[in-house]
Amino acid sequence: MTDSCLATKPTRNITQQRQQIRCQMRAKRQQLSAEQQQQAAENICRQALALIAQRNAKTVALYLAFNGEISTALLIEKLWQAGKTVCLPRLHPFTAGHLLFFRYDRHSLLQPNQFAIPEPELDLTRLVTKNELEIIFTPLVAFDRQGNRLGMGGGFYDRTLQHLQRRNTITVGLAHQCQQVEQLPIEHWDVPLNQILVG
Ligand SMILES: Nc1nc2c(c(=O)[nH]1)N(C=O)[C@@H](CNc1ccc(C(=O)N[C@@H](CCC(=O)O)C(=O)O)cc1)CN2
Ligand SMILES: Nc1ncnc2c1ncn2[C@@H]1O[C@H](COP(=O)(O)OP(=O)(O)OP(=O)(O)O)[C@@H](O)[C@H]1O
Repeated sequence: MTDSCLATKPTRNITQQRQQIRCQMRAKRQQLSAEQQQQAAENICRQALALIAQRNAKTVALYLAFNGEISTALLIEKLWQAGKTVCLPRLHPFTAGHLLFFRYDRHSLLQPNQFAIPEPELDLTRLVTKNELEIIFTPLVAFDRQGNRLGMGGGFYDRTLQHLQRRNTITVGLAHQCQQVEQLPIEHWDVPLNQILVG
């Protein structure tokens, strides 16, 4: 924990509690060594490939890591080699707080978004609808054993997952072990993940 995450008052509301967990967990994962990050990425790659094979999934959404998130670079490379369709999120150009997913291959051009995360170009010929995604792998800041997920605070994945609850897409968080908490303070819009892979 960093001192800057310490609360000044003993009782805090849910929003403040969530903000404090975000702050602590972001600090924790950024302190992981290069070796720990590498090991986590390899562990996640192995588990994710097994899950994709088990589900016989062809089209999956991933993310490009930033801020100490588990790297997906190795996994993406393996999926390309296996002929899978890999998609990445892009912030919606008009509808604030929403994501669009685009096919991502070796030749795709990426451009940094407002958070400096590289994202695919707005090329509608490469747009993949949420219903076409068989597995959505999400980044997260913290998780608990019930599958609750806390993200960066933009509500982007909550809005994405909201419409998938009655569909076949499975939602899988990718996390470092140090991101687990006993129980997350949840809000009514939070959508629990189907599964969380821990690296
Ligand atoms: N790798 C990755 N890609 C992703 C996400 C993610 O969590 N990880 N997102 C998941 O939703 C979306 C981006 N959401 C984000 C939300 C907030 C911040 C962030 O850095 N917020 C700053 C404030 C920055 C500002 O306001 O300009 C902060 O909290 O300090 C970054 C990404 C889409 N792509
Ligand atoms: N399904 C939704 N519809 C409308 N607003 C939503 C929805 N989900 C979340 N929000 C809004 O988004 C904001 C951020 O939500 P939250 O703190 O849960 O984000 P997060 O899960 O940490 O971020 P992310 O999903 O981007 O990683 C909240 O103010 C919330 O009201």
